[in-house]
Amino acid sequence: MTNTTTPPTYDYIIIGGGTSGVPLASRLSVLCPTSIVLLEAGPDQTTNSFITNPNAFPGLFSSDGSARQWTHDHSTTPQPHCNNRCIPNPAGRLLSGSSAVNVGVWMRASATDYELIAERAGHGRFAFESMLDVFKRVETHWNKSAGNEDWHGFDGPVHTVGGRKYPLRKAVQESAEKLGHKYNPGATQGDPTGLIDMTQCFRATSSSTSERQHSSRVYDLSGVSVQCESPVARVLFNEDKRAVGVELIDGRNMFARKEVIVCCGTQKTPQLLMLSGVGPKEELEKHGIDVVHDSPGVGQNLFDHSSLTMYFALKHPEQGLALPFTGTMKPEYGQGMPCDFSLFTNIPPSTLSPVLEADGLLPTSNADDEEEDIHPHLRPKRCHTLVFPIYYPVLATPEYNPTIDLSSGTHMSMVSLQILPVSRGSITLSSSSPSDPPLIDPRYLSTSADLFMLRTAVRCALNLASTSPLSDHILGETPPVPSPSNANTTFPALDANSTDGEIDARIRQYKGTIAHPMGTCALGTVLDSEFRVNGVEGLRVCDASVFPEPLGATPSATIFALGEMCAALIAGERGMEREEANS
Ligand SMILES: Cc1cc2nc3c(=O)[nH]c(=O)nc-3n(C[C@H](O)[C@H](O)[C@H](O)COP(=O)(O)OP(=O)(O)OC[C@H]3O[C@@H](n4cnc5c(N)ncnc54)[C@H](O)[C@@H]3O)c2cc1C
Repeated sequence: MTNTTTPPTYDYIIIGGGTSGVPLASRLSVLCPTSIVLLEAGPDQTTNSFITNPNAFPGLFSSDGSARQWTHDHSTTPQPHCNNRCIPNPAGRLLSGSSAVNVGVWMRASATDYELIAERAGHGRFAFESMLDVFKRVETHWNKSAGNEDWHGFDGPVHTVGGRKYPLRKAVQESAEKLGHKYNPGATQGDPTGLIDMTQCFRATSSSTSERQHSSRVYDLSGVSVQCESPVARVLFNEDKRAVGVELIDGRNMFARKEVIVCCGTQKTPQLLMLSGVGPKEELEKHGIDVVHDSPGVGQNLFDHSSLTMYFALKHPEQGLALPFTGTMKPEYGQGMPCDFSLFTNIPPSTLSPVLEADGLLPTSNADDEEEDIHPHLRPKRCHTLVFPIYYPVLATPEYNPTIDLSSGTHMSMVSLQILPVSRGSITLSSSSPSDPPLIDPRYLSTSADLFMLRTAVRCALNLASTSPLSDHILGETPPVPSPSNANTTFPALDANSTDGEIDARIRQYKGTIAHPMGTCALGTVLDSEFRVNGVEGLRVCDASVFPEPLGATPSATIFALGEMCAALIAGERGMEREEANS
């Protein structure tokens, strides 16, 4: 008997129900009620307390973490500049995507970063002044101080928390100020340089608890057909290179009358595009994939924020200066990560230029050079490094050093980040099967400038820990102990007097990432300025892969905003279509 079932058809198919896909689907369903299906590879755990309770985070990624089932393992290929290590880089694999498993740090980058993205994308909508409206629409900000209404939203879906004051707050601030880092209360207004208040996208639910604001928890999906456990294998095109539907891994097909929008994240979006025939021709031919459109930029331009975490033993754990804050616990400490500040720094051009020059990244000096010839890293008000002083040994394991006690307040940590990488890597295919992971090669630290910037971030943390009054509370850094992968190497404790060689050795063996990969389907090359994939019809991309340039801040606040922006662009076109039809 012939199967006469007609495959389901929708106006819009959105692939990937993550940080960007959910706001996009939700906002589109409100702006132009229409038939929309949201296809998510992972399950729906929207109300699972492991996900909704931000304090369950350490359990998500512990070695026996029961929630590993909810993450994609995007470990890199061996990284030559990091002692050939394969560096873990997880991403959410469930409805809400990485917003369901992240740390929730909520920030904006410098206006210069958005200006560069706008230039590369070829449209002013990505400039800070234009993004500001979208940022405001997304959030309900915790800080209602006078004057903040110009800069923050107070009735958006994503609630934030902040303003907790921990016992070491004053010491961290005074030490940072002695080192020349000023407290910056206006950090979200386009220049984050300095010490800024920690804000997280959690909603206070009582005086001592909060709830994660992951995308499917806070956006209304009632107007969307949400289908979880539905990984997509490829986008289907007709002979006019128009995206007309998708094939799922389980063999089902679905069709789109208007558009297909891919929101699968930095690693999976370029893989899906390539499996569908859109990507570098040679790469597709290598795997026997029919070329729909030769798009050399797909999977290229991969960059990420590199991190090094150090743990500092406290002199007097009994004083309750770190989690569990014995004797000093205040109810609100239960509402978020134990951290008062993020510390953003700009490396001045006089220091950074020679390093970029050594990498051959600066144009040779010429008196006639126009301003645009300046390397983007040298533009004013960009921040190259970020440090989080956290009153808890975040992600420390017994293998790193068994003396780090997670439960009795013996240690705090400093997470140092290089947030404007110049190295660029790639995502390529390991095979033509959608079930095989892609090859992820960020080429971490493949420029001396990247190593220099990460070392500068590490020095910033070491200087902070070595400056009074914070140093009065610190015994010293607790270095890693030899492990099977570095059995013959001992790593001395680091401090402000450590040599570059000692810091670099630590970086090469322990540099990680806090999972902010971006850039592999960039606006301005792979995409036009309305997120449309160049060279084909009816296909857009909207997620962390669209950044043409690094964003010097944790990215999710911006990614939520991009989802909203993309929905408004699509809905605007629908409005124009209707006007044309009526005229
Ligand atoms: C552990 C961790 C901590 C982080 N901490 C922070 C932080 O504190 N602050 C911050 O700003 N950022 C943080 N980030 C980064 C931030 O969360 C991500 O940059 C952002 O969420 C990425 O959004 P996205 O929409 O690009 O992808 P995602 O949110 O990852 O969504 C992609 C979705 O697509 C789905 N998908 C993939 N392939 C397919 C397919 N073939 N078919 C169907 N569905 C598919 C995935 O399952 C996933 O749900 C963190 C990330 C992680 C992993």
